[in-house]
Amino acid sequence: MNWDDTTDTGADAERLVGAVADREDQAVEAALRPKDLGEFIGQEKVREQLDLVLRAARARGATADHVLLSGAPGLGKTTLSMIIAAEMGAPIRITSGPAIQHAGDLAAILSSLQEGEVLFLDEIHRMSRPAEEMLYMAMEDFRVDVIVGKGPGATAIPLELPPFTLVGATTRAGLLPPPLRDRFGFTAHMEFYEPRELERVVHRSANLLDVEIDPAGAAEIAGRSRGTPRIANRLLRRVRDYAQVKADGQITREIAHAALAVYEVDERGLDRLDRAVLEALLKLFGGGPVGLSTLAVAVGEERETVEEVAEPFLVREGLLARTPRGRVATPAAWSHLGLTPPRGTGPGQQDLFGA
Ligand SMILES: Nc1ncnc2c1ncn2[C@@H]1O[C@H](COP(=O)(O)OP(=O)(O)OP(=O)(O)O)[C@@H](O)[C@H]1O
Repeated sequence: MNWDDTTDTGADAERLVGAVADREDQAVEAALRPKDLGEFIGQEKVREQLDLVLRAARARGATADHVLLSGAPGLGKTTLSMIIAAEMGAPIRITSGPAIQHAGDLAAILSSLQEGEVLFLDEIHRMSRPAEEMLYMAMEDFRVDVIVGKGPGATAIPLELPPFTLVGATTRAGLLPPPLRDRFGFTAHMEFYEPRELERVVHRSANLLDVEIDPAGAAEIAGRSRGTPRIANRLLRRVRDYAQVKADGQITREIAHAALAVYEVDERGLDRLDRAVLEALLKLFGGGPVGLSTLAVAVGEERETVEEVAEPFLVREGLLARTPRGRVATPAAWSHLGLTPPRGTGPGQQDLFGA
């Protein structure tokens, strides 16, 4: 289990600091998406490599190689796929793994693609097996076999496809079947963003939304955005609301600080749920080790919510460790909540405290 398991969890989508897009995000994100590689902030290596791949394809007058983008939700995979299409001067078709349950669904999409079109397949790891097998052939030979009829009388009719570029997106590249992974000419892993990069994201979005923000205000929002542009943009919108209602609309450090205190997002981007888990672990169980089920009961949440929604970020931040004996708070967790660890740490904590 790691950070990317938040993808399928409904509870995450309801949080202000959840990385999965909610309805409001979907409505406003189109306006905030960078349109070309030059506008795309951060991910230097991915940008540089992709730039080469696309330039070379353009110079050859060829369709770009298939591209696999992996990384957590909200890091810009959809945005990059649109940029790939724009840079190639090609149209884009957007669909997702869960929307393609039958091979026939995929055949219908593939057979209607134009030459050079970009097909963006989000959550490619969630496609059905028969569709996946059809995709292998389509990616490699630009051909699919459409099965007509059933049982012994079924026949395969080959269908030629125009060359196209598949851009697959996944939160779990490691779990893709190797035959699928191997058919991508270029694979890019997207990392979480540095606070400095997120500051640029916040400034850029504030500009597009016509919101005045000073550098300290942008830094305050960036630092709480959990390395994720989508969260940075969402926090910016909430802080903007606060600035409009409680002040003159301009975002400063004080305004951002006060607004995010109202929304219970702390300096490190932890929300109420994250802090409840840490507090229970520290105050009720002396920092652990404690079993997941016990911890979940203590915070009044489902086991899955604690494990899949709260823990991945706490682990990534180095505040909580999952050990064979149970969950353990790190020294950083004690200092983050302003508490002092008890003398003589528990057996599961010895490594973490260097005891
Ligand atoms: N590098 C970036 N520079 C500026 N803005 C960005 C960048 N990456 C993402 N964003 C912004 O973050 C928002 C979310 O990005 P996007 O939808 O591309 O993420 P995603 O990885 O496809 O998420 P999901 O996996 O949930 O589909 C977009 O509105 C976009 O404006």
